[in-house]
Amino acid sequence: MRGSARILAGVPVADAVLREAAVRASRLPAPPHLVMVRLGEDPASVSYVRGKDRKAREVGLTSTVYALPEETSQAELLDLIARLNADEGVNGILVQLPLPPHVSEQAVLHAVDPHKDVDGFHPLNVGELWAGRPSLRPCTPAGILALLAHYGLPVAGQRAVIVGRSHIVGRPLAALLLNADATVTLAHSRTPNLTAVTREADLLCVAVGRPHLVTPEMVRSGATVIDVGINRVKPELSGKAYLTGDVHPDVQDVAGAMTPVPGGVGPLTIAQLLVNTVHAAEMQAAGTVRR
Ligand SMILES: Nc1nc2c(c(=O)[nH]1)N[C@@H](CN(C=O)c1ccc(C(=O)N[C@@H](CCC(=O)O)C(=O)O)cc1)CN2
Repeated sequence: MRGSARILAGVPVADAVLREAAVRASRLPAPPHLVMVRLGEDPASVSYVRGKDRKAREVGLTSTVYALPEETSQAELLDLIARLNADEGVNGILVQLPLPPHVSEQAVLHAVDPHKDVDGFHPLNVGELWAGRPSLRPCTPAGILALLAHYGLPVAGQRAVIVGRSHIVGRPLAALLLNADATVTLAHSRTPNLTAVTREADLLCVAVGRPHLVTPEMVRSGATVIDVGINRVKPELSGKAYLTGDVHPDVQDVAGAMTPVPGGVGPLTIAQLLVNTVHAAEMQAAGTVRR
């Protein structure tokens, strides 16, 4: 058997998070209603939205998916979002990313009512997050915090290094870890001597989208390693495509704990989305936000 790292499996954590979401949803006057919009037929997006829809129904939410043609114009999409914002029967809105190039991601994400923004991507929620105030939090970073808490891994006082500065993972994860009292470094493709930086980490989170970017010599012995990469690799000559992370499997020989790919952070992304939807519905039912 390879390595000595403790394997941080995501599925049991996601199941626990989903059970709690189901209990909270059942206490509301009506099942929270999540609406997801996707454009085009990108196979990964189709599969992620299908997974979110299935899990939403399993935990007792109402879920509606708008699967729109890739050619849908930005104006048509903004018009749909405006209608969903105004619909009191809709608690959460998610637009699956990436969007086709003719649609501005910024225009679309800014159009979602921040109180229904279950992805936590609206600038108001981003600002609240960086200010350390309560907000709807991006799903993958919030899922990582849930995973660390579940396994009793410390965050406060830890030296955390994040590799990757995306708006979906790296940046919001930096804010969440900072809010949880970690000392945070956000590294990226222009960081000189990346190895020297990653070796500083007690907690190393990698979200770049490059298979096996992080190798054993880049990791301090005993560090906790969170692999957010989901890379579909097709062997050149033959064989089936498979999923692999941004972290080389040999890192298990060095790390103290490590998430697998698949079955690590991914399932938490979906679970956290449903928690956010329940949370949005709770706030709306309590009248703490305008409808
Ligand atoms: N609007 C959003 N778009 C995207 C987000 C997001 O949070 N909001 N994140 C990613 C994709 N994503 C969710 O949408 C996502 C990624 C991975 C998984 C997951 O469960 N992965 C599994 C492997 C699944 C597979 O076989 O491909 C795992 O890691 O075990 C769920 C959701 C980009 N877009």
